[in-house]
Amino acid sequence: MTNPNVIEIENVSKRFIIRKEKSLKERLVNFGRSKLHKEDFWALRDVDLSIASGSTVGLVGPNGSGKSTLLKAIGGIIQPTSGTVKVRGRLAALLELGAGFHPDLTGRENVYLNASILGLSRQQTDKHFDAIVDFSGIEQFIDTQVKFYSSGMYVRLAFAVAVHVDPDILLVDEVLAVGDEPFQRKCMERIKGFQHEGRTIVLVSHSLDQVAELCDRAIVLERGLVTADGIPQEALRVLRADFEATRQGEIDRAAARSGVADKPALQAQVGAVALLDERTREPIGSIRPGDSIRARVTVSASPLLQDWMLGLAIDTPIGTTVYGTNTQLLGVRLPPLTGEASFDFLLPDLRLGEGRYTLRLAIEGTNGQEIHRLDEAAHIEVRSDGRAHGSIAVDASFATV
Ligand SMILES: Nc1ncnc2c1ncn2[C@@H]1O[C@H](COP(=O)(O)OP(=O)(O)OP(=O)(O)O)[C@@H](O)[C@H]1O
Repeated sequence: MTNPNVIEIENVSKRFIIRKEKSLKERLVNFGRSKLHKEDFWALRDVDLSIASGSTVGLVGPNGSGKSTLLKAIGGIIQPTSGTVKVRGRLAALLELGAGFHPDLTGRENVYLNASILGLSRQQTDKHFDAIVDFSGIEQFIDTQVKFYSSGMYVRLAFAVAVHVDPDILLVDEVLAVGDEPFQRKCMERIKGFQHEGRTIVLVSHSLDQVAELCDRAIVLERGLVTADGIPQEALRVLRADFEATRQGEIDRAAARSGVADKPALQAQVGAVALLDERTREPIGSIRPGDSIRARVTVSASPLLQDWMLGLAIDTPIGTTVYGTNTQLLGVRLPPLTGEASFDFLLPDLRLGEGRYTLRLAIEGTNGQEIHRLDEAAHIEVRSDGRAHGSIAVDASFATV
């Protein structure tokens, strides 16, 4: 049976009005009536989502893509321009820095104020007060006005309140990142505790590894639109590919500006990549940890490719590189190439853990400039005996001392 939805977002769009300085020409045409002109900006466009009770959802995307706006719409801090947001259950939110705190009140007074906004009576807050202060670790400053708090102290107290009000739904924006490392770890443990208790968590994060580790679903927002939604591995793959396209676009634009773009179109390409058994030279399906394989790479070049190297990387499904090398690092100087040729990377004793890995290949100049890259050149499926997990395979055993 699937869990009921506790958050329903239907067709939500959010428009902000941005005021921009007019150019001198515009001001002259308008007889200087106003220095500003207004422009509509859609921070969210037709977002349709349902979030099931007990799920942990990561909202990811580039800067300015609408993540915080969506979280604020769920938290009821902002109203959508069109569409509806329905939330069932008690909601605690850690949104922007200082939100929900009054700067002139002390930490103690803010705990009571904040908890009452989140639906706790004075007696209930009394009961949790010591635990809140204890969790925050800022006991020494609890009777200081919060306007004198550092951003980390703010977040410590706000998170402590949020997790002690018994919420069904917890919304967490990137603000946690301003806490120091031990506090962030403590927050993560608490969030994991919430997960086990079946509470619903929606978090905004730029740490894709954290989303992959913590969340059972990732939603990618780009320019206010949902561009991917699913299990983190797949959604994050879409996001990383887009980041890569943006990066490449920036490189191309920079090259165009500096005139380097006048070079001939793609001079060389990585073509087919085949994974072969080291001994039999037959194509392989899956391997076991410690097997030896050959990655046979076909490169074509026209007119002439010289001073070049070939690179290979093995990535996990979320794009973390577990191994990478290139011919230069291996001490091999590749000969000039015209036409097509194949090369083998020999990968003996490949001690990868169970899972599906992606092979990435690139042709680069010996000066490091990328000429062509194939991101999903091939996949390596590793099946282990199930005695461990993780990306490396270790022949571990156990002994009592
Ligand atoms: N109150 C506002 N008035 C005008 N524009 C706003 C307002 N709040 C947000 N925006 C704009 O909406 C867009 C989305 O902002 P939002 O904070 O949701 O992005 P984000 O994905 O959380 O970004 P980041 O990763 O940088 O935190 C941005 O272009 C931002 O400038």
